[in-house]
Amino acid sequence: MSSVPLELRAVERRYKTEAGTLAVLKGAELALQAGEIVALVAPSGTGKSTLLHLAGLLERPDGGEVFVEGKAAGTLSDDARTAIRRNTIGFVYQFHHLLPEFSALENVVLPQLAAGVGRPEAKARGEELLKQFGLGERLDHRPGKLSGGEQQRVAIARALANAPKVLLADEPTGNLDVATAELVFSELLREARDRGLAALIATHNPALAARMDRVVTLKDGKIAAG
Ligand SMILES: Nc1ncnc2c1ncn2[C@@H]1O[C@H](COP(=O)(O)OP(=O)(O)OP(=O)(O)O)[C@@H](O)[C@H]1O
Repeated sequence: MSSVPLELRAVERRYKTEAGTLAVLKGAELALQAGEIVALVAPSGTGKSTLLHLAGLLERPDGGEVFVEGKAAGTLSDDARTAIRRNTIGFVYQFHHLLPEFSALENVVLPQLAAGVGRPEAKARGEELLKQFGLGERLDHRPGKLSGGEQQRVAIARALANAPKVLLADEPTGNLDVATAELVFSELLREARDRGLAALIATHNPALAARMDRVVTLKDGKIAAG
């Protein structure tokens, strides 16, 4: 039986603030099956980004455990976590986070090189992905020369470059106008579905959330049905 792509068990996260300790996550539980696209809709400040960062192994929880493809990540070294993140998880942020001094193509090639893919193969795959997103004529453009929608498409292509099993997105179209957001979101959804990814996508947009398979929210530091 294949393992669950992503699972959070009793995950806790606390931040130290000047006012004391802020408990943001207090036992969050979530399992994403392959091919399941889940919307995370919750008010600002409830911990959506925190949850996504923990799920993406960018940070470590203060309690509980994150499992990626059935493997507990908590006891792994930073290097081992980086390898999982690189090979298994794709991350899309609200602001593209592309490297400004590199072309669109290089931004999609670099994570593949880091994962050990040879340059010719990485380049071919990068071109194919960017063409899929309608950016075949924009391969050599730097991010600053691209529109907001184009930048986000490159960011999505980059997230998919290493053929992840899990896609995590934090307000991936939150920075775009309504029409562009709709287009880019549709492409993101199509790619996630075509690839059978397990996806967790934070959004403030109820119409976009309704197009996913299931909606969850954060209530008092725990995941609840949305
Ligand atoms: N590094 C940190 N240090 C201290 N407090 C933090 C830190 N990161 C987040 N917080 C606090 O934790 C809470 C949750 O933040 P988080 O960014 O996860 O919320 P969010 O639901 O993603 O919000 P938004 O929708 O506004 O992006 C907030 O009160 C925030 O101020």
